[in-house]
Amino acid sequence: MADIKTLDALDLAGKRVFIRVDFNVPLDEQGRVTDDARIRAAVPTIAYALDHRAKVILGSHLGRPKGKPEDRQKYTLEPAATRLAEILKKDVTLADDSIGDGVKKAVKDLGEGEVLLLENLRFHPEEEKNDEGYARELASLADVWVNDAFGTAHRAHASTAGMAKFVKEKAAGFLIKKEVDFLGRVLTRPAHPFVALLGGAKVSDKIKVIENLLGKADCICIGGAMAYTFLRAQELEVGKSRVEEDKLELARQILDKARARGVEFLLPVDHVCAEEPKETAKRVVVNDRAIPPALMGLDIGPKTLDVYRQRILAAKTVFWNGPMGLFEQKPWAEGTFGVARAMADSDGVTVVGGGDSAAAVEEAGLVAKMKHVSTGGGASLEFIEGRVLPGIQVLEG
Ligand SMILES: Nc1ncnc2c1ncn2[C@@H]1O[C@H](COP(=O)(O)OP(=O)(O)OP(=O)(O)O)[C@@H](O)[C@H]1O
Ligand SMILES: O=C(O)[C@H](O)COP(=O)(O)O
Repeated sequence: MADIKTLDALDLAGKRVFIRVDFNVPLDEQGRVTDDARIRAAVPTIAYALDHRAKVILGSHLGRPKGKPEDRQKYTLEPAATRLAEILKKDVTLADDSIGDGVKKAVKDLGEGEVLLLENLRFHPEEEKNDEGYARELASLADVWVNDAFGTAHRAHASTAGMAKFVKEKAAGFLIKKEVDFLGRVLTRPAHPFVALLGGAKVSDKIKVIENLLGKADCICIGGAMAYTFLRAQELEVGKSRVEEDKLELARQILDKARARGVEFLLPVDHVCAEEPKETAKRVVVNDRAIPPALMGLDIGPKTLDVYRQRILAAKTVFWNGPMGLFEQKPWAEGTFGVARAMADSDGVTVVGGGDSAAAVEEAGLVAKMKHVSTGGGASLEFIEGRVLPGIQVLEG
């Protein structure tokens, strides 16, 4: 990110500063924020702008509203406004829309050091279409555009990319800078040994990540349901475990490539299984690489966890994305939390890709023990795939 400036390079005093944040946070039935990590992660940028006498306009999406009337209630940013106000200990005004006369007036009335949060940008379908007219209208509200929405940087939408060319000045926020620094370090100059742990449901979601990491990591440890596709590709029985039959050939190719490049590619050597994926099902530890016909693998076994833990502790760089098992249910969560604990015990550069693995680290109370926990799910994966993210690309030059 050498030629991308951050907002501290600009004079913000008295200016209308539009900060694109990612307040796409989980809510409970009562509409309360259940995980405010993304809101807290945006605070350094917001606080800096406020301290430097900016008039702060925040824009975000929440969920994927489809234009139904009830969506207004379900996807309002009100819970995020409430939480942000508690964190900042100051008023956060929620506009009733993101464009239009009411919003223009609210911006006109905004004083230095005050915050206005626009209503969910995706209430306008033009946002996701990266519509030029909508981008221009958003841009007309501001003098400066700051992108700090790392979680949405892989989307080329009006507020994440389109507006950039219609504002006088633009800059990255501190969160985007931190994300790009850590994830970039993993990709371009990892200290070796570099160990990557990849889990989650499907091989198909992680192919490009695996392929890119094959050229960089010394060791790749596989867990989660995708491990069974790899084991099956080696002609092992995996019982009733989830297998992507149409990806077996691809899994074989990945195994061959790893061998050819001398990358250690580790698969589970034992498993925690059950007859069905239920919390109440009988927990069976299978002390073998193969799984009997009546059982399905739901977590990596204790021996596997021990091997992965040793690799993590010996590494200087560790990147982890994707749970090691069906961790939402307690009987199958030990592998995922065990990996999180091993990373917490490591002295290396430990980076957790967003999504489920970040949620597990948060649940385990280990966030502070990691060097970096990404706020991006899809965005961090695309970054690690080696792709250029549109929301970051427009900040260049
Ligand atoms: N052995 C397994 N059997 C069934 N489900 C599993 C198994 N291992 C992992 N899962 C499930 O896979 C899901 C996570 O898969 P996914 O590929 O979406 O991971 P991710 O990349 O971390 O997610 P995100 O997209 O949120 O970043 C979790 O709900 C987890 O419970
Ligand atoms: O949660 C995310 O990954 C981002 O906020 C992007 O959301 P989206 O997948 O709905 O575009």
